[in-house]
Amino acid sequence: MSHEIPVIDISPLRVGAEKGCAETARALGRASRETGFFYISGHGMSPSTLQTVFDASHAFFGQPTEEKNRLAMSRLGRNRGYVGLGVERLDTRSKPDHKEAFNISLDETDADSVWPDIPGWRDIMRSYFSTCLDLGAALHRGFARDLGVEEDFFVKSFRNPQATLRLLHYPAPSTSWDEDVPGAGAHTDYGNVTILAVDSVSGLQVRPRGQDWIDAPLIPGTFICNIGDCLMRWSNDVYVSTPHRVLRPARERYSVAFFLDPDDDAIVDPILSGPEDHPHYPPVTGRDYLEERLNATYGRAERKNV
Ligand SMILES: O=C(O)CCC(=O)C(=O)O
Ligand SMILES: [Fe+2]
Repeated sequence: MSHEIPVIDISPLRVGAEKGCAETARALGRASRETGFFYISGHGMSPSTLQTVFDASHAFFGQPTEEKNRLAMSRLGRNRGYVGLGVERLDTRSKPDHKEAFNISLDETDADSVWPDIPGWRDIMRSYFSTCLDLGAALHRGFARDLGVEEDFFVKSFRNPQATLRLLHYPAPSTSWDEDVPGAGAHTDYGNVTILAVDSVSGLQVRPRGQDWIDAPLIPGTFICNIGDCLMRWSNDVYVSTPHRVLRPARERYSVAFFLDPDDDAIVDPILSGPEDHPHYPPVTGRDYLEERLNATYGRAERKNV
């Protein structure tokens, strides 16, 4: 069913080729309105660079639990650090997720103590993080064009974005992993856009509006991207943030998700499509919006189910 989720070459948006940009923006807009998911090619990242990121992820998760817990999210503070197996429950109606994760946010003031003690690790992740920021900026130039605002409309709201790079590890299936325990329960993402890299094991499923779950198979050389709730709100529900999940995978699985959310003080005020349109939501700051969603995920309030 890969035809449900299109592959879009985003190179024109990265290099600013005028003619290609218009076409690419239209393709991005179509996918963002229909399924809210699309694959991107032409992203400029070499397979060997991506492999370095996965190798570093293997090195982190391969450490003893005690070492991983040294950097536990509960110690490092909100939304960064290690989250162990079964701690998170993305779908509150199902069992906790059978995955472990490590969240990274890029903060120049970070002390050494928030990074794993693995040679080269920090530089690999920082470099990948900044490549993802550039890709996110290119995607936003396309969204802006498609939504009928200036191409640089989003720039002022992404000067210091609340972005998170999240390494994920789903252990090998075993007899102790019951089938009704998800890898990642059904959920929607909170931010504007997510850029996902998956190693060699598929497993992501997507539920487009009014349809049943479909597989999002791996397409070598691409990233899987999806619209999050914040951009759905910002686009006044023109774009769709689509539920997705990871079931128990066939084999051990690694993925790396980059979540791009606007600046703390960005004003997320719905973009109207014309004089007749009316906003579905009041304006909210990026900080208030993300905080509300994270509080819900980590049990500080009830989160929205899908
Ligand atoms: O690991 C995956 O393929 C998806 C993970 C995901 O959807 C998430 O962390 O929000
Ligand atoms: Fe997700």
